[in-house]
Amino acid sequence: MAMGKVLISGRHLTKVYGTGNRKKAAVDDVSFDFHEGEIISIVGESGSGKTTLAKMIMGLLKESGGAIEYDGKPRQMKRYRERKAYWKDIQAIFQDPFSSFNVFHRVEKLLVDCIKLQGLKLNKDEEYAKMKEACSFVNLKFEELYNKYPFELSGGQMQRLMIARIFMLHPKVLIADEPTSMVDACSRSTILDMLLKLRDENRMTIVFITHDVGLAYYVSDTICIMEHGRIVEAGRAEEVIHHAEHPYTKQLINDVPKIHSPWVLD
Ligand SMILES: Nc1ncnc2c1ncn2[C@@H]1O[C@H](COP(=O)(O)OP(=O)(O)OP(=O)(O)O)[C@@H](O)[C@H]1O
Repeated sequence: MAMGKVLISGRHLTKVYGTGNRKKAAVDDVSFDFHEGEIISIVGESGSGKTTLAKMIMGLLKESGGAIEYDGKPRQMKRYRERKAYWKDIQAIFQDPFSSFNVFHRVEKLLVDCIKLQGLKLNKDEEYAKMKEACSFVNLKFEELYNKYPFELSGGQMQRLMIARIFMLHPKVLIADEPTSMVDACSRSTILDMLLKLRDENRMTIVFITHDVGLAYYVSDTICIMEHGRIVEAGRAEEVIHHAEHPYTKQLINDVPKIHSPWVLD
């Protein structure tokens, strides 16, 4: 898949938590260029700084140092109007889909809210058609979800519903923070395939955050390996996996012994 222009870039991004001798750089001098229609995986162990970096890109955490450019211009987040415009273009899905939804709202309200967020004025039939289309994008039957509350759905259905919302909202950038952590292996590959579809059909830029280098290899164009707040290795997924240079990358790959070879059952 051909990538487009650089959409979002970070230069020397740093985030320091705490003060005095409890100061700790959770993200330490990180730079990147993410392109239109590119899936980038940020891979690292727990505590390596992935979520902190994601939150800075989202604009939910203020960077201690460095800068972010969006669409060729310095990102502006001071005014409400600027934040609103940025968050129209950049959306996130998180590990626990149940924490992202209002449990007192039925599924159709969650989807209608996406239509409202886009400022579309649709009649009931058009709304219904749009919700149906979004559900079928993620292989869900809207009729089966209608009138249901989030707690009546399985973890896998909820994860897919989150992706249906992304399909409706059409952001330019999606930050997916461990979006498959709550589902079984089968639903996991379905969700990864949906991310690939969002990239291919909508030219979305997707930042996929994971501790699993195998998943990253499956889904990414580009892999960035993070250790102790720094990107220690980055490049085309093939290159990083098959010609890893940094010892930490090699260690992560060795923890997935079957990544290079076909599975053989004893
Ligand atoms: N609000 C905070 N205050 C202080 N320290 C924090 C805060 N949030 C994160 N940290 C620390 O920053 C470091 C990076 O955390 P972060 O959540 O970004 O890592 P991560 O790679 O996303 O981990 P995980 O995979 O477990 O989510 C960790 O050492 C963490 O303890």
